[in-house]
Amino acid sequence: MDIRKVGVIGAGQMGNGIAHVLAVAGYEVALTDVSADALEAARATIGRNLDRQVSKGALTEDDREAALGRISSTLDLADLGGSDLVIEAATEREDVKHAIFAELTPHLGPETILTSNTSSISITRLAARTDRPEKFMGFHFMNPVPVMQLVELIRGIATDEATFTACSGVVERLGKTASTSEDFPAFIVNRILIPMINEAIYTLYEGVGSVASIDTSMKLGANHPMGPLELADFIGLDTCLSIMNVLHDGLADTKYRPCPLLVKYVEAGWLGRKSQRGFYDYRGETPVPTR
Ligand SMILES: CC(=O)CC(=O)SCCNC(=O)CCNC(=O)[C@H](O)C(C)(C)COP(=O)(O)OP(=O)(O)OC[C@H]1O[C@@H](n2cnc3c(N)ncnc32)[C@H](O)[C@@H]1OP(=O)(O)O
Ligand SMILES: NC(=O)C1=CN([C@@H]2O[C@H](COP(=O)(O)OP(=O)(O)OC[C@H]3O[C@@H](n4cnc5c(N)ncnc54)[C@H](OP(=O)(O)O)[C@@H]3O)[C@@H](O)[C@H]2O)C=CC1
Repeated sequence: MDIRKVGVIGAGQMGNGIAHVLAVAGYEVALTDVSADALEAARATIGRNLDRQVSKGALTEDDREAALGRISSTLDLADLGGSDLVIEAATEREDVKHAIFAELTPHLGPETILTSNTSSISITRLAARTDRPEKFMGFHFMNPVPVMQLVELIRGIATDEATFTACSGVVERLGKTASTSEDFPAFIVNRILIPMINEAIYTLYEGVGSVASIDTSMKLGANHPMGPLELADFIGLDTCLSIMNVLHDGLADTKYRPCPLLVKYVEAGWLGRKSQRGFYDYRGETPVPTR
């Protein structure tokens, strides 16, 4: 299938990155969100990240303008009706995703491929509630999207080969590398990464180390580019908690129980960088540990 127009749902940190890389690769992108402010902020972020690429010589000023020109913004899901492919990147809540697909699918042509950027939720379960389980799959980008090389591709039980081939072709055109995961909770990257982050939060909760000592230990002792608590703030603590809950519910093993301290931060609304506070406070010039 020839994919030219792509709809992206959710203009948060993942949605704006996905729109960015698609537009640079020449796709026409319609970006949608429930909030006009989120759409405006996404456009500004995309502009800034394109500027970075221009200043590094990775893109020309003309490429930047052309990419921005390929991205339209809308508050109306119906405007995604002409898409060949839709990538849903809204909040990591299953009820939100089901509601989006229920509202969207009546506007789509029968051939449109529907995908989710979910970090953890069952692709088979999401697909089963749509009118096109065979044309549905997981299309999981990593954060920050313009920088990270990997895309996980996840087939649901009903996904057909044409859908998988079309999505693999998009990954290739983006210049990224696909890995294939079976449809089990949190797939591959997050099955390994998020329990490691949760363990770092337990290490903090039990007083084994401070925020600074845990992050320094993993950066300098294991050569991770970010410490696990810095990375948790970067991903979003709400998203980390949702993923742990999916692992805990889906695999029924106490080793996946979310750390109570993670729950407390989310209940406080301290969601990490996106809310200016998490394991670090980002409101000043430099991030300050909150414990
Ligand atoms: C939760 C899920 O479902 C799955 C996930 O995504 S889990 C999260 C996965 N992501 C990670 O683990 C990220 C770990 N962190 C890193 O790899 C690095 O810290 C980082 C790439 C984010 C930043 O790297 P850094 O060396 O500290 O910063 P910096 O030197 O400023 O940036 C490196 C490059 O990325 C670019 N960059 C950084 N952030 C960017 C962004 N948000 N958008 C676009 N470009 C960006 C920079 O311009 C720079 O480009 P060049 O190499 O061309 O110079
Ligand atoms: N953060 C990460 O590192 C990664 C996240 N993901 C996945 O990507 C998805 C998005 O995550 P992320 O970008 O971090 O989250 P964000 O919180 O940054 O963005 C989510 C966006 O979706 C919007 N939204 C909520 N409900 C709807 C709706 N019904 N229709 C359209 N938009 C809606 C939110 O609006 P509002 O704020 O107004 O609610 C917000 O702008 C999740 O499924 C997450 O698991 C995948 C890879 C990495």
